[in-house]
Amino acid sequence: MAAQAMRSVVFVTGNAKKLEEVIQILGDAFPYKLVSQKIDLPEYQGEPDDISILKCKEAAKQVDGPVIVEDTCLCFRALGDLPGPYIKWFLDKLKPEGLYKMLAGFEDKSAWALCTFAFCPGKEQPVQLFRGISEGRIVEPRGPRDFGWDPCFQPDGFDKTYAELPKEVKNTISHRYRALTAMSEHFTSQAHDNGIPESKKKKHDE
Ligand SMILES: O=c1nc[nH]c2c1ncn2[C@H]1C[C@H](O)[C@@H](COP(=O)(O)OP(=O)(O)OP(=O)(O)O)O1
Ligand SMILES: [Mg+2]
Repeated sequence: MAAQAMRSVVFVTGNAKKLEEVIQILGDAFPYKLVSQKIDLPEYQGEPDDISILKCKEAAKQVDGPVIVEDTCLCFRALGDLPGPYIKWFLDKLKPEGLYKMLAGFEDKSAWALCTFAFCPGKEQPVQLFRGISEGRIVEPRGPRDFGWDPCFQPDGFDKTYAELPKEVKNTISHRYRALTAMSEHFTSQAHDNGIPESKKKKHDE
């Protein structure tokens, strides 16, 4: 476990706010040392899983070592789950106000945020995915503007938008929190497994 704890993995992202949340959420609960590297990876098209796999493989190629990447989608039910992975461009051009207005002609304002973390141990290696979803709805923007579409996403069970909620609250209910929990649990149990001597493992199987 101690040796595992020293192993490092590079989190590749061009988004400082994402990195900030990942560090806050993970705390000490991750058995690898997280090192960040700012690279603007290509914005691939397609289904979320395929995008995350392509993104992670490209990061592993560029870093030439173990990497983690993350891709976030915001899906509007009334629009057949679009913008989905293309939310970055919609947000860029329309801002949170425009995202809200996109649903003006629809009664259904429900939306869900999907976060996919992808891990790849190195160049040409397979990619593992960990997903987290938060359900909510698209509202007229409220709250600080420091992170993306946070002002127009109100998670179910709350009367505040992600932007209005204290960071500590967002970081215990968010799509990113859920995906990171899945990834942490996976690596923590793997680290424990690896701590079991091979001889004991074999005995256990017999
Ligand atoms: O919790 C969030 N709350 C509000 N906005 C968010 C959140 N998470 C991502 N976002 C924004 C950033 C980007 O406009 C788009 C996702 O695109 P996405 O490609 O995943 O992010 P990015 O290009 O900024 O960073 P990266 O270099 O890791 O790909 O939604
Ligand atoms: Mg991106």
